[in-house]
Amino acid sequence: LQIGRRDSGLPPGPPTQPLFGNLLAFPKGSPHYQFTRWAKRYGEIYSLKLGPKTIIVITGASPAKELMERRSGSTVDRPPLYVGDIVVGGMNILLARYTVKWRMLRKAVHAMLTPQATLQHLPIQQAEASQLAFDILKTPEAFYTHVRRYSSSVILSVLFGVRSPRYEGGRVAQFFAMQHEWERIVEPGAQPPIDLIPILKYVPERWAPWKTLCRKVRAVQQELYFGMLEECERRIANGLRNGCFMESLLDRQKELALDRESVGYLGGALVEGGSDTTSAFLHSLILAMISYPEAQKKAQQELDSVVGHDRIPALDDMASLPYIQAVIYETHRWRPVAPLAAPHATIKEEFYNGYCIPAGATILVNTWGIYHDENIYEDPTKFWPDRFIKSEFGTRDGVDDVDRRHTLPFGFGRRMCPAVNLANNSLFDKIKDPQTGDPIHYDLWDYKKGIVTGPNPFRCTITPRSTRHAELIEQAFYASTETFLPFEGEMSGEDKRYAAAMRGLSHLFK
Ligand code: HEM
Repeated sequence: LQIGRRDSGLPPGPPTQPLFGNLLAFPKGSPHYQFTRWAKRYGEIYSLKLGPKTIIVITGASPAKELMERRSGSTVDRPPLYVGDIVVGGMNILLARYTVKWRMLRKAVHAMLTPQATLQHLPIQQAEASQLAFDILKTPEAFYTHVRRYSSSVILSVLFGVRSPRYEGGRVAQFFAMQHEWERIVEPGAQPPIDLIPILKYVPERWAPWKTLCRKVRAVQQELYFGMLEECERRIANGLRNGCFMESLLDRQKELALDRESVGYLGGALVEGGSDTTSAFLHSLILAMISYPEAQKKAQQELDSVVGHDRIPALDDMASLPYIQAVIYETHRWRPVAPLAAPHATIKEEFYNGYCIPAGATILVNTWGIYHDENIYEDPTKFWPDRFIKSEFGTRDGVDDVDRRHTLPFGFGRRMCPAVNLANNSLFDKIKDPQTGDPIHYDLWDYKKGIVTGPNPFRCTITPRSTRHAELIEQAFYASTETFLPFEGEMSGEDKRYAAAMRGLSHLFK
């Protein structure tokens, strides 16, 4: 029996079983942990067989650079994903195969997320960061959902031009509930292997819970994304533009040859790409700050000495805040939000180090494993930003780090995250806030499963360091009202009342 067997020429890997290959040993959740254990045994490039299919797992910066960057033209594809197709019908830029359609979507995104274009969105990002600090000041116990509101509201404002001033009852809670189910649907190994055993497609829904899940997620996505698109179209028709991404996309729809469905799904995929990633990162950051109080103290000292106590830090301060920058790098290293990035696939046969990688193989880059290799990083499970002060990429003395880059957590080659600049601005905008958490010990491993991963809800106390800090936070929030207003016209009546009450203007909405 050939099926399931590792062909000669493939990189090594765990022993296979006839027909199944490594299918039965394939982890059902958080596969990056098992992939990292296998990497210790089989090296920085190894292979897995799932029936007739081949998966290549890369856990080293050098093979990642060579295969995913230098030979990106050959590794740019995505593997077929049946569950993804039935939810989004090939319309999602993240899951799209290497087609003319993907190239058009990617071109549209690039034009609007250049570093220059991203600067245009900075005021609303900063205003949203001021609400996050204000929310945490007023109801610190709800910090977890405040962070989610923040990350989603930034993305919804930037993309669709409508902000979300509250979490519960608004769009954000509905989005996150759907998004976590969606991320579970597409996580490698989480669903039955329908792409391997196509007959599973015909199992009746009562025995195939994944079908119900897919239907539910599709319905919520359509309601959310096309509802917001309609609002945007209405705003343009009424002459009330606010410079959001979807307005430019609608203006350029013909030139980019995108139909309305593609436009709605592109906006939706960007909301998906931007919300949970940013909030998962910030949750990990808070977890790190409360579990490693010495790092928190150093960050505060740096802010005090560079920014002082009379103003809120600005993005321009970043160049003078090397420790804060190291905290951001270390959070990405310690808890990469996409520990396996997103699966790539080969378009043609590639040879690497004497191995043959066939056309159509899936490639998973184990970012988690790369960042937790003790030969490269001293004490890798420890959150220790100083490693990025000691050496540019945080590696041990003497490690050759020519193949490393700071944007590694954002993926690879032509599929690399198109929103690196926008994301980094959002991350910095939150990190700068001068607040503090309790030094208590937490379960540092209670992370949710899915293609994007972040800590499950945890509790901590966050208090302002002085009344002066609290005043600055309040002032910054009230001063942001003007920036918020163009993004509030299309909000629901309840959202408008909520925003007015926050600003002490409830009487205007009687
Ligand atoms: C902490 C923040 C973020 C991280 C760590 C992150 C990480 C990633 C990673 C690892 C990938 C897969 C790359 C690959 O396949 O090699 C990706 C793709 C993508 N990201 Fe992000 N991302 C972040 C924020 C955002 C934001 C804010 C947006 C949108 C506004 C976004 C939109 C996308 C899109 C559309 C793709 C698919 C690209 C394609 O397949 O062509 N991401 N991101």
